[in-house]
Parts: sequence; structure tokens; C-alpha cells
Amino acid sequence: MSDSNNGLSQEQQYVLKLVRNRKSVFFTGPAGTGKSYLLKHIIAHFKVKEIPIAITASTGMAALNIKGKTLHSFAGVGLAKDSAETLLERIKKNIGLLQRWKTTHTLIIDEVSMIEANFFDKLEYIARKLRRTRDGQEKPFGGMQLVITGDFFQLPPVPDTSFNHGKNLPRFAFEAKSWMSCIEEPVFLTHVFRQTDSTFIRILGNMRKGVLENRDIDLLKGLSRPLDFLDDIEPVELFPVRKQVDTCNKEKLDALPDSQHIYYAMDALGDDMSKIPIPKDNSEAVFERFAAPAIVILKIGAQVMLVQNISQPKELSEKLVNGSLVNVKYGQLSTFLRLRTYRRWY
Ligand SMILES: Nc1ncnc2c1ncn2[C@@H]1O[C@H](COP(=O)(O)OP(=O)(O)OP(=O)(O)O)[C@@H](O)[C@H]1O
Repeated sequence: MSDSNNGLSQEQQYVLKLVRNRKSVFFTGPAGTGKSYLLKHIIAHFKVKEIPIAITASTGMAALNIKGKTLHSFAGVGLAKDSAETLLERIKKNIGLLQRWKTTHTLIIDEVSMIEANFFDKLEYIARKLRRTRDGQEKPFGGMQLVITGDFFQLPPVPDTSFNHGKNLPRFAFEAKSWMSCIEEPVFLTHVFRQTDSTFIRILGNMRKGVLENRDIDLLKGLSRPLDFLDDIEPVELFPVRKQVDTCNKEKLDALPDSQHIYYAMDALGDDMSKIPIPKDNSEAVFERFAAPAIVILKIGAQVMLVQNISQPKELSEKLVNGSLVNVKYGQLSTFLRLRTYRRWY
């Protein structure tokens, strides 16, 4: 499947070719088809060419994975609850932001399934107005190249309550009025790299579309069994939304006998990744989408998971990866989350 030149499959290379030809593309496909892998190649292409791009994702966690920022943070529109016209006027008053909107050649958006249609239309309007040509011509998304990826079968957008008094169900970005005019070519990746077992791939594919066959269900049920965990680490339970994760974590924590140790985040507004100061009224949006929680409650014996890859120091970089699990031991609580401990790593 892969080409020896750059390690991309033919369908991935096709997307890269479109991107190189300055087309606005949306590429999608089931989990494990190499969307993130391809996106990293695309970003590398722009970096080599020194083309000014904005690397964004719908959530803070997704943005961390590609060393980018949230789309909200790039846009500088806070929670984007105001009308597109109001947001546009606000941006015009902020020279740094205005420059960013005008000079970005390519906007990359990862995990687009969580971007709401109404929000996408607002951004399209802002870009179209701000990037009008000298003779007043307007182009979709102001002519900015869009490289968008994600899988609409994965997580849906959070409802935009500012729209129609919150009565409307959230709509996907592809339902935005402007979507069709912005995307020149959608591409569907089909080859699954993550798994090689064809039965498993079929089950995952059917599950994605919500059309599991009886034989799939029987096979999955047949795997149900009590789990042994000899290393002291409990198997992780997966939930689709954060609220269910929080409830499960709270139940586990409550069941531990130790007293609670509470750690509060020391948040302060600084500059964003483009060195533009974050306005105070945007802080709500920044913190809401931030990967780290404002309060962490621990007890001895609590199982914690790292949610970022640690690249320094080198000898720990392979051990401390996104998803690593550990039990908090006696004696660790006093050093946990101390500024000095944090600074050792960053
Ligand atoms: N062309 C390729 N050659 C070899 N391995 C690849 C290739 N493309 C992707 N992979 C590998 O396949 C796995 C899945 O890729 P990736 O995480 O990019 O998929 P994805 O479509 O983004 O999945 P998800 O939707 O779950 O985020 C990764 O381990 C990645 O390194």
C-alpha cells in the first residue's frame, strides 16, 4: 500500500497531491485509516515550504496531538456566541488577530466532526469579509486553503446554545451552508492500517455505521470474561463522553479509604501560540477547551492516566506516553503537581 518515497499509501498520496496543488480538501475515513498520519505529512510539507499555516483542531486534546491550537483560539472569537457580524467587528479592532486572519495561507482543522455547522458558517463569513480583494471581490472562506480531516461517525459537535435559543440540535460542519462552496474535493480513505485482522476490521466498520450483524454481536459477546490484572493496574473503561468518565472516576475515588488531596490549577492569561495576548473575555473558551482540568482530586491508590506524550528527558520518553497508567503511592502526593516538578519536565 505504501510508496517507498514518503511512506504514504496511494490514496494518502492523492490527498497530499491535492494539498500541494492548493486545493481545499476534506479527507475522511474510518478509525485507523491514517488520517492523523497523513495530516502530519501535510503539516511537514507546509513547514518545509515555509508556508504560513494555522494548525487547529476542534478540542484542546486533539490540538495537542498535532501541536496546534483549538479552532476557537485561532479565530479569537471566544465561545463564538455572538453573531458573525459582531465577531467580525471585534476582530477588526485587534490588529494581531486581524493580521492572523489575513495572512494565514492554509487553515488545518483536525477532528472536524466536533465543529458545529453554525460556527463553521461564522468563520467562513469572517474570512470572506476580512479577505476581500482590493476590488471588493469575495471568495468562499476568503480564498484561504482549507485542509480538513476527521470522521463524522465519531464524536458529534457540542450544541451551540446561542443559535435559535438552543432549540436546534447541533449540526455537523458538512451541514453548514458554506461547506460545499469551501471544499473542492472530499476524499475517503479506505485502507485500515491500525488492525490487520479482517474480521475485527469488519466488526469495527459495521459498528461505526451502527449496522452490527448478529455474527458480530455473538463474537463480541463471546469475548466477555473476568479480567486478571496482576500488575496492580485496573483495566481502563472507555466512555463516549467526558461526563460519564467523570462519574466513573468519582465513584472509583470515593471507594478509596484515604482522605482527599485537592490541587488547584494556577491559571493566568498569557499569549497564545502566535504570541498574541489572549483577551480576558476569551479566557472562558480557552479554559473550557484546555486539556488539563482546573481541579485535580487525588487519594493514595488512585489510578491516574497521563494524557500527553512526555518527550523530555529522553530516557523517560518511551515510558511516559499518552495513556500511561500508574497508581498514586504514599509519598508521591507531596511532589505531585508542584511547580518544581512540572518545571522538571517542561
Ligand atoms: N501509510 C502508512 N504506512 C504505515 N503506517 C501507517 C500509514 N498510515 C497510517 N499508518 C499507521 O496506522 C495507524 C493509524 O493511523 P492514524 O492514527 O493516523 O489513523 P486515524 O485515521 O487518524 O485514526 P483515528 O480516526 O482513530 O484517529 C498508526 O499507527 C499509523 O502510524
